[in-house]
Amino acid sequence: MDIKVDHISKAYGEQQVLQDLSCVFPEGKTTCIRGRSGCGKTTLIRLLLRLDVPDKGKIEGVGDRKLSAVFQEDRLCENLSAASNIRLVCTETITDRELEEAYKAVALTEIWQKPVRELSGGMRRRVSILRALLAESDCVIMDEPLRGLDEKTRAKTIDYILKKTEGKTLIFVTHEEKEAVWLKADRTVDILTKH
Ligand SMILES: Nc1ncnc2c1ncn2[C@@H]1O[C@H](COP(=O)(O)OP(=O)(O)OP(=O)(O)O)[C@@H](O)[C@H]1O
Repeated sequence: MDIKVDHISKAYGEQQVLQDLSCVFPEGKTTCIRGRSGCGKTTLIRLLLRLDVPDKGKIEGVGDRKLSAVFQEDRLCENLSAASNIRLVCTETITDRELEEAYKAVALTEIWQKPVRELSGGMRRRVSILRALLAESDCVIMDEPLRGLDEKTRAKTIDYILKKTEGKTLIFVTHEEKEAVWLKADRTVDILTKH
């Protein structure tokens, strides 16, 4: 089922962030959300994830789906290992071998037993990406997931994102034109502002 955003508006106090926005995220396709800093990309993501509600308009197609997400913050359990963080959200058992393959695919090595608080920022990013990709879901929503990663690691991680989201709906917020190209996005949603 496509996700349909129908004439939504959202304000925080006096500040109108989204105004009469309509767009479609087609089923099984990749859509990039772009726009200048502060234009409301994360606000839209929060509405899609139903963490907040629009003031006006409606969003269809998110109600009874399995969504997984990467937020701008890692939102990991600090004292647990990467494997434990990932296994916490997986309904099916993930073997050590499958986890090793996933780590390798995003160039994560030698992190096995460490609590994630001891990992670098870029490593933690990739753990949160793996968590969203390995969780059971039919729609993956990512808010600037590759921020802080070097170009080679970004390219490798995008390859794995594409592999793991094949046939799923992928919604990906990025500032980087290059990332949209690497993702071979089927469409883009540009959030425009008056400023
Ligand atoms: N909970 C909140 N309360 C008040 N204002 C908020 C809240 N969340 C976001 N805003 C404001 O809404 C505007 C849009 O924020 P949002 O995080 O959606 O932008 P963004 O496009 O994701 O920005 P960036 O690219 O910098 O991450 C900003 O001006 C922000 O200060």
